[in-house]
Amino acid sequence: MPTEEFAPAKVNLALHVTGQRADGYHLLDSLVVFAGVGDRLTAEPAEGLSLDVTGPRAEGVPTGPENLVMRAARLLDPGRGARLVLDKHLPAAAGIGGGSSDAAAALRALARLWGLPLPAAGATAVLGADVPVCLDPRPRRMAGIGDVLSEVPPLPPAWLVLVNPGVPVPTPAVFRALARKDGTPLPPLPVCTDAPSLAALLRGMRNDLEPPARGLQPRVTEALAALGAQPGCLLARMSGSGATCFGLFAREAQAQGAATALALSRPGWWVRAARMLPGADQATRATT
Ligand SMILES: C[C@](O)(CO)[C@H](O)COP(=O)(O)OP(=O)(O)OC[C@H]1O[C@@H](n2ccc(N)nc2=O)[C@H](O)[C@@H]1O
Ligand SMILES: Nc1ncnc2c1ncn2[C@@H]1O[C@H](COP(=O)(O)OP(=O)(O)OP(=O)(O)O)[C@@H](O)[C@H]1O
Repeated sequence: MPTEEFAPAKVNLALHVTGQRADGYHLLDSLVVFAGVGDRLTAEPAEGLSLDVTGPRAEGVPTGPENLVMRAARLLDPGRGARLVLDKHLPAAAGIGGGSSDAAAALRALARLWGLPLPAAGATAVLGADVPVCLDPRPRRMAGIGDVLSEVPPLPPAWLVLVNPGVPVPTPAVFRALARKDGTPLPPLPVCTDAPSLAALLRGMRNDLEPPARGLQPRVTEALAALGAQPGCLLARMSGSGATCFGLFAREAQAQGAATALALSRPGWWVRAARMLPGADQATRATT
């Protein structure tokens, strides 16, 4: 029986850089959520380990042992086989954790297929700093280099419009261009009952990687301006190290309207409206 896992886009609603370790990695304090748009990973029993990459964003994604899905499989069990198919819908090197979310989905799918326990989140950081938070995709506060996770108060229902202006921004280059590495941590996170109060809270936070990314790639500034000009957009900000930016919306109709308008006016851009995925506790409440 094949097993399938959804690999949702990761969105950093806020990302403060609070320090730098001796090995060069940066210390972060970030509010991370996931969006209802992503890749799909299927795994079925097979003798050897193989990977096919399909889908609208497959071009340029490595298919060999360097793909994070293959590296995740080898981390879980260096000896076992499976036939893996990765259906790519997220742009790569885009600040929305595409490869990391794929790796986490592979760990979930293969743990089930092979009857193994999931590794501890911290142990998966060797695959990438975003993999631990993607292992159990729900709203989290992410600290350390990405390996220290904590719970956040319930977030309100909200919609995200994700916009990638079609230019890859390499994460190391953005960190290198960062002027100050001693930012303040996130303030305490209170309960927000609606999207406008979440936007107000986020306005008191920042993405410290946004200024260096804008310096390296002016299209980020263009994407932020285009999002911010959409009716109903409560906040526009860059995710991760860019270049994908998100707009926060209270209602689906506004988000869908903004996505349609942006896709029409910028045909080369990747634009998607998606629900901000709730935490497990909220999802349970919503279905009962
Ligand atoms: C910026 C974020 O997207 C925020 O969620 C992540 O921290 C990046 O996660 P990622 O893409 O999985 O990152 P990795 O593949 O582990 O690292 C890529 C490069 O980014 C830099 N890097 C990454 C994470 C971190 N905490 N400090 C860093 O300085 C390092 O130069 C590293 O070589
Ligand atoms: N499954 C995968 N999907 C996409 N890229 C992959 C994958 N595996 C390895 N890569 C390589 O990783 C690089 C980074 O891609 P990824 O989509 O993880 O972006 P990212 O911007 O680093 O994400 P973030 O910084 O938000 O974690 C790509 O340029 C690609 O060569």
